[in-house]
Amino acid sequence: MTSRKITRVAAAILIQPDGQFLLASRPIGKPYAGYWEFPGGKLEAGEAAIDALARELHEELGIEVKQATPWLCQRFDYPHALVELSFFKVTAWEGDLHAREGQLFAWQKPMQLTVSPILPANGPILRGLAMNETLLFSPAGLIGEADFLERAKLHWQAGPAWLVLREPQLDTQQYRQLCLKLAQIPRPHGGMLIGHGELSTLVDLPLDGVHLTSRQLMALQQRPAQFNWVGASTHNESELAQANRLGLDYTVLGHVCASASHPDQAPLGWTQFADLLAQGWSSPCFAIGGQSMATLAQAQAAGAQGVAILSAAWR
Ligand SMILES: Nc1nc2c([nH]c(=O)n2[C@@H]2O[C@H](COP(=O)(O)OP(=O)(O)OP(=O)(O)O)[C@@H](O)[C@H]2O)c(=O)[nH]1
Ligand SMILES: [Mg+2]
Repeated sequence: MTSRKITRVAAAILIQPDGQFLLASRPIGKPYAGYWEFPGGKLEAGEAAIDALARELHEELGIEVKQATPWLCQRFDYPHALVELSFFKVTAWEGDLHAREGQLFAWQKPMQLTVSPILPANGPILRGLAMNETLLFSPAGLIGEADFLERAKLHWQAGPAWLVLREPQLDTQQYRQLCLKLAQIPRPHGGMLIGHGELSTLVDLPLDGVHLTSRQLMALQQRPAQFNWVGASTHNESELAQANRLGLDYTVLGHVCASASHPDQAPLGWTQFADLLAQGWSSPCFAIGGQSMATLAQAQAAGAQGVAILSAAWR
C-alpha cells in the first residue's frame, strides 16, 4: 500500500454572536478557484495548527484571532492531495475583514447556505455547524415521567437543547406515548428530539432524528434514510470509521471518564479520546462518560463538539 503525503491545513469558522459563519470564495489562480471555503491555509514546516490559523487569518483577512476553539479534524482525499483539515471555531477577533487576496465574503446561517459551490470536503461538515454543544440523554427511568417532562420543557425554553429519548426499560407502546408527549412541548429555540431503539418502531414518530447503538451502527450498510439527523454511540476507531463511512451527522465517543453507568469498564481517558478524534472524521463528536457542563471546555480542547450528558443534566 502506498501512503500518500498528507497536506495539513488549518481553517477557521468565524462565528458571530447570532450564529452566522463566514465563507470566502477562493481566489483566481488557486485550485478550485471560485469555490467557497473557510478561510485558512497550509501549515508551514514545524508550525502548530493554531499558529497557522492565526497567520493565515492575518494574511488573508487582516484580522487578529482572539479566541479559537478546536472543532473537527477531518481527512479528505482530493485527487491532488490527501488533506487533513483542522477546523477551529473563532468567536472573537480584532480588526475588520479585508479581502487581501481578492476573495468575496458571505456570512451564512447553518443549514441555509445561499452561496455555491463549496469545496467538496466542506459539504459533509456543514450540518455539524447546526448542532448544539450538549447532547442530553433522557432519564425518565431514573427521575420519573412527570419530572422528566417538566425538566425537558425547561431545557427547551432555555436554549436549543438536543434530547435523545433513550428509555430501554419502556416497551414500544410506552415509549411511543412518552415520545408523543415530549413532541408537544414547545421548542422556541430549535431544540431537537432524537429517538433511540429498533428503527422500525421509530419511523412514524414525530422525531428529528435517531441515535444508533454501536451494535446498530455496525450492522448497517447505509445511513437510515427515514431520519433527518442520524448519530451513533461509538467506543473505538472501527466504530468511528463506520459512522464516517455511513455519513452520520454526529458520534458519541466514550466513556471518557469513569461513570456510574459503566463501573466495570476502563475509561478511555482524555488522551486516548483526543488521539481517536485526531485521526480525522467528518462529523462532530460528543464526549460521554462522567460529563457535565464542568467538562465542556476540556472536551472541546480535545477536539469534541461538546458533551453528552446523562444524569448531570437532570439534577
Ligand atoms: N482554506 C481552506 N482550505 C480547504 C477547505 N476545505 C478544503 O478542502 N480545503 C483544502 O485545503 C487546502 C488548503 O489550501 P489553501 O489554498 O487555502 O492554502 P494556502 O492558503 O496556504 O494557500 P497557498 O496554496 O497559496 O499556500 C486546499 O487543498 C483546499 O482545497 C477550507 O474550508 N478552507
Ligand atoms: Mg488559503
